[in-house]
Amino acid sequence: MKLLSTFAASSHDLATLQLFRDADTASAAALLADCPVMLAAPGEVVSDPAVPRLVIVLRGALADATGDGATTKILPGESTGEQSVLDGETDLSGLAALEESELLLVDADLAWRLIEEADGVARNLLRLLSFRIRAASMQLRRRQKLGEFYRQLSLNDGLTGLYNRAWLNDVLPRLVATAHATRAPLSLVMLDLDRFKQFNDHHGHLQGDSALRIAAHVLAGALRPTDFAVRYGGEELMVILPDTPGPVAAGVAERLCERMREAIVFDDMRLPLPHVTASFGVASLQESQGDHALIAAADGALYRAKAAGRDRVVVASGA
Ligand SMILES: Nc1nc2c(ncn2[C@@H]2O[C@H](COP(=O)(O)OP(=O)(O)OP(=O)(O)O)[C@@H](O)[C@H]2O)c(=O)[nH]1
Repeated sequence: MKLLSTFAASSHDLATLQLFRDADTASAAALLADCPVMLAAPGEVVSDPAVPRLVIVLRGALADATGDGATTKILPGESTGEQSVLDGETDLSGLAALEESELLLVDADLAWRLIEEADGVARNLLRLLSFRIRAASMQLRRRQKLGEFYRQLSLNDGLTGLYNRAWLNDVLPRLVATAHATRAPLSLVMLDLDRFKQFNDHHGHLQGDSALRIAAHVLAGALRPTDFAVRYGGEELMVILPDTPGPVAAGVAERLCERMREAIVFDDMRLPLPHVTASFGVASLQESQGDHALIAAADGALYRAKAAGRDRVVVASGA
């Protein structure tokens, strides 16, 4: 940076600077008289990691890289470095001129004298910091929401909206561990749409997708808030029923089987297509059984439901 003049010798008006708005500008001007006004070239780094100080933009613009990829633009009349003055910590973040800029540099000691001696500067500083805290927490909230949105997205199946396999791999072992620890029952229902290849072949893959969405809708609409519906694979879905013993789970599966049979899939012309049915396998957690064995038991029961003619419920032995 190149020294242009002192503040007293420059033509800049103190009243146009945010920190001195409605403040005692006469006292402030006297204190700032010998402060250097520097000229920064475009792209030039203006932060000094060794010196806590205020940097006030008189002309041009600065970019303040916050370290997480975001950049704040500091325009004429605005300042930066207030926090480093207040807590004595130097600001290591990259502050650079976006264009040719004139800057007023105010050392920490002098900044403190301004705060103490020039009426109104302390109030302006508090306002500024409060605005920045508010903006920072708003940004944080926005990022948290975005993070939660992407987390949900990664755990849900895009076609049906049900939980996906990644969710299952994470949650089922924990549900099984809790059920064992609390000696509470836990049941699992596997279901698979019947002759779905034939349905796809006759009506097209898009109608097949609609049928899958309707099957998911049937599940979501028939379960308690504490139950979970998962898309396990292609046309294979799963329902997890915590605190539910085998005979109750069998009843739930019968109800789902009936609702699936009654659900109607519409084609593009809003004409109803043949009903899609599903086969169901029910298993409930046995002593010292793990999550894989529980899934295998429900899958085995589902296989038997298919072999017995489909559109029915089979309960695993012991459930
Ligand atoms: N439309 C659509 N079809 C899918 C999707 N995922 C899997 N499928 C289809 O589901 C069909 C499953 O066929 P199969 O495993 O032979 O079973 P099935 O025809 O349902 O016969 P059964 O299970 O024995 O009653 C395949 O044609 C897959 O392409 C999907 O996301 N959308």
